[in-house]
Amino acid sequence: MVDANSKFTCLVPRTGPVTKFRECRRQFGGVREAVWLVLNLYKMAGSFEKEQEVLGIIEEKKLESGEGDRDMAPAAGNSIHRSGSRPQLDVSKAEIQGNVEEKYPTILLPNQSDDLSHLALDIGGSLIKLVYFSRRENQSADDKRKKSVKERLGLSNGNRRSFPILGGRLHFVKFETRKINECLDFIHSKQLHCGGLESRYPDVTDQNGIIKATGGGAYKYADLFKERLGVSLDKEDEMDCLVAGANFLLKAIRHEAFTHMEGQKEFVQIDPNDLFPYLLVNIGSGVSMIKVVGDGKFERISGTNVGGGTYWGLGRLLTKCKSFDELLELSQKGDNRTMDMLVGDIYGGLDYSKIGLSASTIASSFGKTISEKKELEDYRPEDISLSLLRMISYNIGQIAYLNALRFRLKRIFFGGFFIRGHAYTMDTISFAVQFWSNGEAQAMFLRHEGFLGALGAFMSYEKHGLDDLMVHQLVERFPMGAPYTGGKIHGPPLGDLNEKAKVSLQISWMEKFLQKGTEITAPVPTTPLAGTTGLGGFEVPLSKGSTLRSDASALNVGVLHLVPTLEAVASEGGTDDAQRRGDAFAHAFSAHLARLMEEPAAYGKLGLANLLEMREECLREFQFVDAYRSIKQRENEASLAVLPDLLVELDSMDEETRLLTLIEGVLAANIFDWGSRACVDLYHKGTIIEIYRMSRNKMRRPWRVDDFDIFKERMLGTRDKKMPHHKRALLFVDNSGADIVLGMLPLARELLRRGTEVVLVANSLPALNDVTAMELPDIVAEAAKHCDILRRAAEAGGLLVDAMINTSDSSKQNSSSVPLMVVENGCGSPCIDLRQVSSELAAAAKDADLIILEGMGRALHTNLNARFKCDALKLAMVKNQRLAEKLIKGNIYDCICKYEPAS
Ligand SMILES: Nc1ncnc2c1ncn2[C@@H]1O[C@H](COP(=O)(O)OP(=O)(O)OP(=O)(O)O)[C@@H](O)[C@H]1O
Ligand SMILES: CC(C)(CO)[C@@H](O)C(=O)NCCC(=O)O
Ligand SMILES: [Mn+2]
Repeated sequence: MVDANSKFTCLVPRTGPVTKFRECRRQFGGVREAVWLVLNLYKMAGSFEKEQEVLGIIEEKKLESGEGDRDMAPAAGNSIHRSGSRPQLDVSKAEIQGNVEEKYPTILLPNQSDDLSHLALDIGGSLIKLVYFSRRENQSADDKRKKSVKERLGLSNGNRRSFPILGGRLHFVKFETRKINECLDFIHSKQLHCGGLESRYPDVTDQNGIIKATGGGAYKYADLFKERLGVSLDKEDEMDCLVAGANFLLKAIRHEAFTHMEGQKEFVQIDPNDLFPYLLVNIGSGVSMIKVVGDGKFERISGTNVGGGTYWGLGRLLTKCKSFDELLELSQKGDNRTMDMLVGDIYGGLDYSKIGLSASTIASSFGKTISEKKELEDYRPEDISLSLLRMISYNIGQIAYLNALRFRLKRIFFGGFFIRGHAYTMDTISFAVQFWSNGEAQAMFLRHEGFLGALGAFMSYEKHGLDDLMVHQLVERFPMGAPYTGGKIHGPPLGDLNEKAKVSLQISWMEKFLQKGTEITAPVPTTPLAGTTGLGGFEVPLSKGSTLRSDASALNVGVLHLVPTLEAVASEGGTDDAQRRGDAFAHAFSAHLARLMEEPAAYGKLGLANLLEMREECLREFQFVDAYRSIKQRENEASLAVLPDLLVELDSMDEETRLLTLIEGVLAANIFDWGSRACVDLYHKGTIIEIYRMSRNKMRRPWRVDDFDIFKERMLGTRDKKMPHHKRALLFVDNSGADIVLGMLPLARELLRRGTEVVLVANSLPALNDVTAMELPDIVAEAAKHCDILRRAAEAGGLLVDAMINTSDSSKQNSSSVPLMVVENGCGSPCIDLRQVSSELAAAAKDADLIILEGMGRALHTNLNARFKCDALKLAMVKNQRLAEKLIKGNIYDCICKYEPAS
C-alpha cells in the first residue's frame, strides 16, 4: 500500500502511464483516484517538486492577495460581445504581402522601408523622444491557429488587411537632445532604423530608409541621421503630431487624463465622443497652446517663451544642478518665501482683501531678492528652485487660462516633459487655472505627457493603418526596465555594463510607462550613468520621495510586496546569464512595487489583475519567456496519458451522472494551481495524495455555491421538457495539466457531443501555469488521438491541420461535427478583464450562448459578479481562506458552481 504521506520517491513510475494507471486503479478503486495518483507520480518523476518549490516562491502571493478586483465585465447591459480588441497592434505592411501569399503572410521585404515604421522621433529643443514598436515573440508559431480561427469566425480586418495581425508593444524612450549621439547609438544597437532586432532581416540596413520625425530637430539633425544611420527623416509637422498624439491618447488609453489638485490625483475618463473642443498646452522648452476642435482640426492660438527650458536653464545657472531631476528634487525641499515677495510682505502682514489677495499670495516672484543685501550664494538652491518652479508653472497656468477664456474652452490638457509628473508643478498649474477661472475651467494632465509629438509622428506612417485601429486595439501593459546594450536586447553580462555601455544603456519602456519613475532604480549599475534619460531608471533623484508627491489614494500593494528570489532562473537551466537576468528582474520588479507603494496611482488605476500582469510582463522583459514551460509540459503529458481511461469511464455513465462527474472533475482539477499558495504549500509538505483526496472530498455536494441542478436542467431538460443544446460555448480555461486535460477538455467533449460548438479561450501570453492559446492546439491534438469526438471537432475547427497526417479528406469529415476552436483572450494574467479582449475572442463571443469561466482568477477574482447576456457558468475551487470568507462566507477549498441563465 502506498503511504499517504510518503513522498513517493520510490514510486516514480518506470512503466508507461497507462499501465501505471491500471495499477493504481486496482489499488485505489475509482478512475479519478487513479488519475490523480498517476498524474502526481509523473510530476514527481521529473524532480518536479524541487522545481516547484523554487518557482512557487515567485508565485506565492498570486491570488492570495485576493481582494478581488472589481468585476471586469463590461458594464451591465453591455455584453461581452461589444468588447474591443486586445493588444495586437497591426504593423504589417499590406503592400508587400501579395507575392508571398499563404505561406509567409507576414514576410517583410528587406528593401522596403516598411520596417522602419517601427520607430518615430520627436526631436525637441531639450529632449528627443522615441516611440518604437517591438513585435511579440513567437508570433509566427501561432499564425496557423489564428488563420483558421479567422476563417471560422469570419474575422476580417476590413479591406485594408489580408494578413495576420501582429502583436507587440510600443516603447517610449527619451534622451537629452544635447546628447544626441546616445540616441543614435541606441537606435543603432537596437537596429530600430531597420525594423528592430526582431526584424526578419536584421542585417539589412536600408539605405533608403525613412523614419518619421517631428520637432525642430527633424530639420536640424536630418544630416546627422543620414550620416550615422543612413536614414532620412521624414518630417512631420510638430503641431500636427502633438494634436494627433493627444487625440489618440485621450481616446484610446484608459486613465490617460487626470486632474491633480492639492496632492490628489484623480483619473478622468474622457468620453471619446465628447472630447472636443479643448485647449492643449504643450510645455516643452517653450510652450505651445493649441485649440483642438477635432481630429486634425486645430489652431495654435498662443505660446510662451517662458517654459520648461526656462526653468531648467535658469535653474541650472542659479543652483549648479547637474540634472533636471536634481533641480526638481531640490524644489521639494524649498521654501519660496525666502525668495518671493508676498502680498503680506508689502502690506505689513495683511491681506489685500478688497481685490481678493491674501497675505500669502505671491506678489512678485523673486521680489524679495532685491531688497536684501544678499548674493546668490546666500540663497538656498532649494528655495531658488521652488520659487522658479512656481513662477513658471503659475505663469503658464495663467496664460493657459486666458486662452481658454478667449475661446471659451472648458478643458485644458497639459503635456510636455516640463511637467514630469511632478505633483507640485501640476498643483501649481491647477491652482492657477482654478483660481483665475473661478473653477470654470479644469486643468488636466496626461500620463504620456512628453510623448504626444512622438506618438503623433509614429501614427503618421500611412501604411500602418494605425489610426483608428489602434484606438481600439492598443492596450496598456506595464512598464519594465530591461537591460539593454551594445546591439543585444539580452545584453551582455550585467557586470560589464558599466564599462561597455556607458552611453547606450537604456531602459526600454512599454505602454503605461512611468511618468517619472523616481523610485525605479536601474536594474544594473549603481552609479547613475551620464547621458541617458530613460524614464526613470537612470534619473534617480538623490533623495527619496517627499511630502509633495504623496498620493493619498490607498492601493493595497502590500500584498504583492514580495520580492521574488529569482529562481525563475532555474527554469532556464540556472546559467550565469539567467542568474543575471534574474537579479535584474528582482531589481526592476521590486522597484516597481516600491514605486507603487509610494504612488499607488503611478500607472493609472490598478487592480489585482494589473499587478499580476505586471509581474509576468516583468519576467518577460528579462527574457524569462515562460518560467513554467517545462512544468506545464510535464503536467500535460501526465494528464494526457490518463485521459483515455477517464473518457472510457465517463462514457460508461448515464447522462446525469456524467454531467455531475464532469463538473466535479473541473472543480477538483482546479486545485492544481501553481499560483495558489495553498497548493504550493501542500506540495512542500509532500502530501500530494492529500491534495487529491481533499480535493475529491470537497466534491461532495452541496458545494458552497451550488447551482448544479439548474445547470443540469438547462443542459438535460426535465422529463416533461426537452432543452435545445447550446449553439456555441466559450470555455475560459485556466491551468495546464489536469485542469485543462482532465477537467475542461472532457467537459468540452460533452458539449461537442451534444452539438454545441466549443471555443476554448486561453491566455495569449504565459502566466504561471496557465495554458496558453498557442499551447492548446497541441494538447487538443494529443487528446484527439484517443477520442473520436475531439478529433472530428478539432478537425472541423481547423486545429488539426498540422497535427494529423490524414488531412486531405478533412473537409468531408468536417460536416459531421461541430467545431472545437481555440482563441486567445488577449491577456497575460490569471485574471481577465472582459472589457479588453482580443478581436478573436470578441468575434467568437458574438454567437455564444454559453460562457464557462473556470478557475479563481477568471471566475472569482474577476467576473464573479459579471453579468452576461447569455448563460454563464462560473466554476472554481477557492484556495484561499480569506477570499473564501470574504466572497462566499465559506472556507478554503470550498467549491463554487455558479450558474446564471441569460439575462
Ligand atoms: N531629463 C530631462 N532633461 C532635461 N529636461 C527635462 C528632463 N525632464 C524633463 N525636462 C523638462 O522638459 C522640458 C522639455 O520638454 P519636451 O521634451 O516636451 O520639450 P522639447 O520638445 O524638448 O522642447 P520644444 O518642444 O520646445 O522644442 C525641458 O525643458 C525641461 O524643463
Ligand atoms: C518653437 C516651439 C514650437 C518648438 O517646439 C516651442 O518651443 C514653442 O512653442 N515656443 C514658444 C514660442 C512662442 O510662442 O513664444
Ligand atoms: Mn517638443
